[in-house]
Amino acid sequence: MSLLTVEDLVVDHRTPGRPAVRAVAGASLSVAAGEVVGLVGESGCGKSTLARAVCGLVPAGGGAIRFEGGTVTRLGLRRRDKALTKIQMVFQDPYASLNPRRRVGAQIADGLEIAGDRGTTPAGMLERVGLPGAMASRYPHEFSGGQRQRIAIARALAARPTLLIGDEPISALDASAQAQVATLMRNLAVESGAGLLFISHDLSVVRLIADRIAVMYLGKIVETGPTAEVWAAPRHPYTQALLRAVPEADGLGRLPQELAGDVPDPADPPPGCRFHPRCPMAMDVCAEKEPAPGPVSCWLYP
Ligand SMILES: Nc1ncnc2c1ncn2[C@@H]1O[C@H](COP(=O)(O)OP(=O)(O)OP(=O)(O)O)[C@@H](O)[C@H]1O
Repeated sequence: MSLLTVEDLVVDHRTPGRPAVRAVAGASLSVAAGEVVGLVGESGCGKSTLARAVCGLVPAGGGAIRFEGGTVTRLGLRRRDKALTKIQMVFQDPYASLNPRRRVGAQIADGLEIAGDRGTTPAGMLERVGLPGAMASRYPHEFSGGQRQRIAIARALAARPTLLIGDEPISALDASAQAQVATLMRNLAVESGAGLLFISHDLSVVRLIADRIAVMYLGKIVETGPTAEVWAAPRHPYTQALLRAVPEADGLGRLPQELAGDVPDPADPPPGCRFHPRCPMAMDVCAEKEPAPGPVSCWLYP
């Protein structure tokens, strides 16, 4: 059964004096318990906004977010806040999410308190993420970026979430720490039976840890499928282009091809298929009508 279902979600960012930016424009996605879904796409495609809406940090302007059988978007504030402690997020910048003035053990203890967990200690949680328990008395600045991200993961997991969301949790880390932290997140989420929505623009890491991939372009999910299938035979031209940009995706030493052009302004999206101005396979219909949503949302597969 699905743990999280996002249906036709719309999220607008409003800034006074400017046109609204529709960052999420009718996106659908699901995550099952114990499943790892990798959400990929270029910068500015709306991945963070989707994640923030799931956590209740930005309001949904349309569509529905269902979590553990309830519709989060329709709950009253208090019930929603309670439901949302079951969703924990790990952000890109661990500096921003950890309080620099509090010992890391105390911050992990906050998570344990949310879960009412008296049997686990902050030191025990640190050990689960591969750090010595004695480090609980230290402050965030005494750790490296990778270690801080492990602490953020420990704090998130301490709250016993059923859904863990990583919003670019590895982009600020050294290449050597990236795969380690991603794998750790995957293993701990799956061990505890939680679902993991892992947002990244690094497809090679997503390939390592995700059961399923969802590809987002300009506010919409354009392709979803099991990771191995999407990797071996990407169908949407956007997915194909993203994969061509991954170094040696085919193992043949081919040089990565950078994706040409930029993501258009979501305040003024192109008509028809949003990818058509950059698509090497665009046909007349692509500029006129939007393709239907589905496992692959593209006029090449009507
Ligand atoms: N608070 C905001 N106010 C106005 N526009 C915003 C706001 N946050 C995001 N946007 C715009 O919404 C669009 C989607 O941004 P979002 O951060 O969700 O994308 P993303 O795919 O997560 O990209 P990145 O990887 O760079 O974070 C972008 O055009 C962005 O400029």
